[in-house]
Amino acid sequence: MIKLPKKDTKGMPETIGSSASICAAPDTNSSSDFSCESFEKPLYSDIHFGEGRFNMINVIGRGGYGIVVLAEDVKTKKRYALKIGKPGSASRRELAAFKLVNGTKGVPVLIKEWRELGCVIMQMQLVGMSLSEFVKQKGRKLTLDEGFKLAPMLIDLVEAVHSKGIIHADVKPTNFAFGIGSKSSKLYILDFGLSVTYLTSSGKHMEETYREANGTPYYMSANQHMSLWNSRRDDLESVVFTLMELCGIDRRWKHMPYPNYHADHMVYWNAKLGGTDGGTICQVLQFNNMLQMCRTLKYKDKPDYEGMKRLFKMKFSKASRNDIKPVSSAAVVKHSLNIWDKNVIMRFHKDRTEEDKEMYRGKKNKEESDTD
Ligand SMILES: Nc1ncnc2c1ncn2[C@@H]1O[C@H](COP(=O)(O)OP(=O)(O)OP(=O)(O)O)[C@@H](O)[C@H]1O
Repeated sequence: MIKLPKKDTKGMPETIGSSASICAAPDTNSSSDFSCESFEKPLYSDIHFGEGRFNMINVIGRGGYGIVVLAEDVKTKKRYALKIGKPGSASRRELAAFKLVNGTKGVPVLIKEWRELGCVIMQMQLVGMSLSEFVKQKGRKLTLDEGFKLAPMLIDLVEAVHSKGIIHADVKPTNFAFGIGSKSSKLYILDFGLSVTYLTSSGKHMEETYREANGTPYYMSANQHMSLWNSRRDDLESVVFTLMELCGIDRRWKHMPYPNYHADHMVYWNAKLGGTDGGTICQVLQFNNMLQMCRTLKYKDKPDYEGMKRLFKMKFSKASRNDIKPVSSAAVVKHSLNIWDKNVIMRFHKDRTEEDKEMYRGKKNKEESDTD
């Protein structure tokens, strides 16, 4: 199954695959045609967000697995991001991955997590503008010099995640974001919703195995289209595709239809290998070299992160010494969707699974019988 709840971010690629997985097979139970009409009262009113500890300010992100809201602690007035994951195993697995990488440099701090009505709520350090929003704000794609400055930062972040035994598995421009305030030139890596481990319980590298094609098609490595369980090389291949997108370098699969079936993935796979004409993927030497470095790696090989970063060490021309950082540190306000209203939560709950519905009903019945 390669179906997803649709995102309403027009023109943005969608994540495919049904769930995150830390070590188990992907979940196939994450979407349903459940309608909120069957609830006796709208569920948004049931979520208390930490028993009133927070004031909700805005929805700042919406993805396949839930919504992210900007919230203010009523006592301290500090602002946080609360990720509210749809009930189900995907959110639990995301949380498990997040806990493993928590405290790693470049990962927003996970402050607290709790559950309400089966939803996993994660209170995180607030970050700002994502790389794709950054490019939009500039009004142009990055220059190659800018891309080369950014590359080592992305490689460092991916390496930091790998150092915790985790493959990110969904590396793309929207999953990197700048910090806010004094941290506005610092880059963070977000969203462990599809993350998997590459280590066994004894700390050894897993053997090569297969899983459902998982990730965001434009940025997936060629191997991911072949349903090979991700390893470190795949995240780095996605870094190359991320950089190509940010620098406006055309990719031959950019206009291909969204892949739904194995055969579609084969078409992507072929394009990502260079196509039948044997053409190179990218004319920019540095990006092409990094791609080749990824592709010469065997499944279990540790990537040469330093060697990859060295590809981008070069003198930058004075004219393009624009810092790789947002012009406004109030970025987070800019990227708010400004749609924090009951409809957002209603839509969110529409996606609840039959299992969740049952769980909710069970809980309600129990509460009712307790009060009898
Ligand atoms: N800590 C944070 N601070 C500020 N904004 C955040 C934070 N975490 C996530 N976001 C915003 O919310 C968006 C969605 O978050 P995230 O990618 O974690 O959700 P998702 O449901 O897994 O999304 P997708 O389906 O796109 O993978 C991000 O693109 C980002 O804009």
